[in-house]
Amino acid sequence: MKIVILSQNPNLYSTKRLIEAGEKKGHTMQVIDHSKCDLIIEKKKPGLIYQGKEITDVDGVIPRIGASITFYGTAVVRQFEMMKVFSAVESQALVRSRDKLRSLQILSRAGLGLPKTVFSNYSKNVGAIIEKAGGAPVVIKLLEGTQGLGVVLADNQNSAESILEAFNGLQARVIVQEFIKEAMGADIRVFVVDGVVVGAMKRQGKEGEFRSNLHRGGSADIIQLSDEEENAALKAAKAMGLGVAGVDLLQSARGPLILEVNSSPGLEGIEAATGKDIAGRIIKYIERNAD
Ligand SMILES: Nc1ncnc2c1ncn2[C@@H]1O[C@H](COP(=O)(O)OP(=O)(O)OP(=O)(O)O)[C@@H](O)[C@H]1O
Ligand SMILES: [Mg+2]
Ligand SMILES: [Mg+2]
Repeated sequence: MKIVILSQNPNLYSTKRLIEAGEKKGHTMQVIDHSKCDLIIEKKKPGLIYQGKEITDVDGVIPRIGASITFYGTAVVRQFEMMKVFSAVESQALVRSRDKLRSLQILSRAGLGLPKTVFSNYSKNVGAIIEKAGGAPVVIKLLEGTQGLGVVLADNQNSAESILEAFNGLQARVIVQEFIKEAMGADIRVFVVDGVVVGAMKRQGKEGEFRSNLHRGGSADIIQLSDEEENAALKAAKAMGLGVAGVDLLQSARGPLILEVNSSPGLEGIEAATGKDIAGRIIKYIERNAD
């Protein structure tokens, strides 16, 4: 099979592992930088040009689209879909997953546990917004943040109000969320491929840090999920329509709460923590669907 990886950097761990896993199974792997593709749209003849050549006869595509290039990246994925190429992540699901607010609305409709969250259109009445989220301490998050940047813990009502006012003044869109204290600075990343959990790790923030992101200095260990956690993660991936998903959840007193569902989850942390060949599972998913 010919499998394309959409990635802006062939030297990233995830990209390299996918190439390796695909080649090991005898596939032809090609890395295409989606930011450098031209799309040709005409009646019933969608085409794609990369480095001056028309890309044809592709069987499957694995999108690894960075958050800063969601618009163009998803257009490229959509073009492959129009060319009848199977994508490990559907373009629609990718767009959906990039909007924290829309994602929470979808997860809520699916009946999943979530930290109580409030979103408002730069409301002047910041006190009331914080109250609606259950009162301080609250977590305030930039809608378009990633890797834990733009996620702030406000300990008390006063600081919560001034943080919210500051973001509002900058016209930065944020959500205000109930702080889940029992999580104790840890979260769980569940890697789902094709409706099956293929790996799970617990990430613990460094000393004195409530954010568990590995990019913020957190550490990861393999974890055995409870049935409830496993079911929540599978349901979340399904509700988002993602064939490949990194579901983040918090362990709370009222059970697992979904934080977010990532559509280009990194492979390095999860393969290191679990010792599993997760890249190989993604290739298998393509094989099963591409013909
Ligand atoms: N409501 C909350 N209660 C307790 N801890 C939280 C809460 N929200 C976030 N955290 C902690 O902060 C971390 C970062 O939050 P979140 O995942 O929402 O941000 P992000 O910037 O989108 O990160 P990512 O890189 O995973 O996309 C979480 O992994 C979790 O450890
Ligand atoms: Mg995120
Ligand atoms: Mg996260």
